[in-house]
Amino acid sequence: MVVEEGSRVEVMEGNQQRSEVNILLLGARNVGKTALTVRFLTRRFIGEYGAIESIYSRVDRINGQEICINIWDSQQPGEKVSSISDKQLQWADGMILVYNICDRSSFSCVLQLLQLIRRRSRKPSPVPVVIVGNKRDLRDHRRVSGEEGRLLALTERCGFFEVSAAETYHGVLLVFHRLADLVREGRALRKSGARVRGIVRTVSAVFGRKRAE
Ligand SMILES: Nc1nc2c(ncn2[C@@H]2O[C@H](COP(=O)(O)OP(=O)(O)OP(=O)(O)O)[C@@H](O)[C@H]2O)c(=O)[nH]1
Repeated sequence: MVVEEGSRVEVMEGNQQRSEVNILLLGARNVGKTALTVRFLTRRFIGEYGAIESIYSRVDRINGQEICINIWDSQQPGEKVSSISDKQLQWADGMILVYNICDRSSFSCVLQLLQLIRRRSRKPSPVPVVIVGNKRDLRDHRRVSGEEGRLLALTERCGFFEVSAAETYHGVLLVFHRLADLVREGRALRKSGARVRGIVRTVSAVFGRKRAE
């Protein structure tokens, strides 16, 4: 098995390719980051989760391609959102920013996180982000409307979903798969952009030489 570091593509037996996508989950405390991660990994909702920050992996087939999704379920110490490390920012290919639809302050947290990510990211192109309003099953206690979430996502050029980790697996699956798709689309665009730039460089080098002769 060969692992190509830069593009994170594994060439497996039979020349099949498996790409890797690193997804970082961020959001205020108790919004359901672990619940979403566990739902995606096990299809189950357990209810209470230990406070262990970890990276988990799951291999899926999306649009016919095998893809290894690594998930970093971050822990927020207190209400502060300034605790994203450079390591996390560097590691992530895509991010899921979670808020609780019954908790306005967790929604404000998402905007702060977005600003923080844009300010501190050292990556050449913006990392795809999906905003998730969780705990949809508690709609009677809703404090953030779906329109507000959608508008924020639209203005910040992010994906958007409202889900309930407690109620359904399918909605959660869609979140992770959509983000994995966005990451792969971004990679494909960068790759074709680099190819075009290569051709332009070659053509200008040839014409430059001809003119000099
Ligand atoms: N009703 C309801 N409760 C949920 C849902 N998702 C998570 N919870 C509950 O919300 C609480 C917090 O969930 P966690 O997944 O631990 O939240 P977290 O964001 O990982 O929390 P921290 O690790 O402290 O940052 C738990 O009691 C969960 O059972 C949901 O969709 N609906």
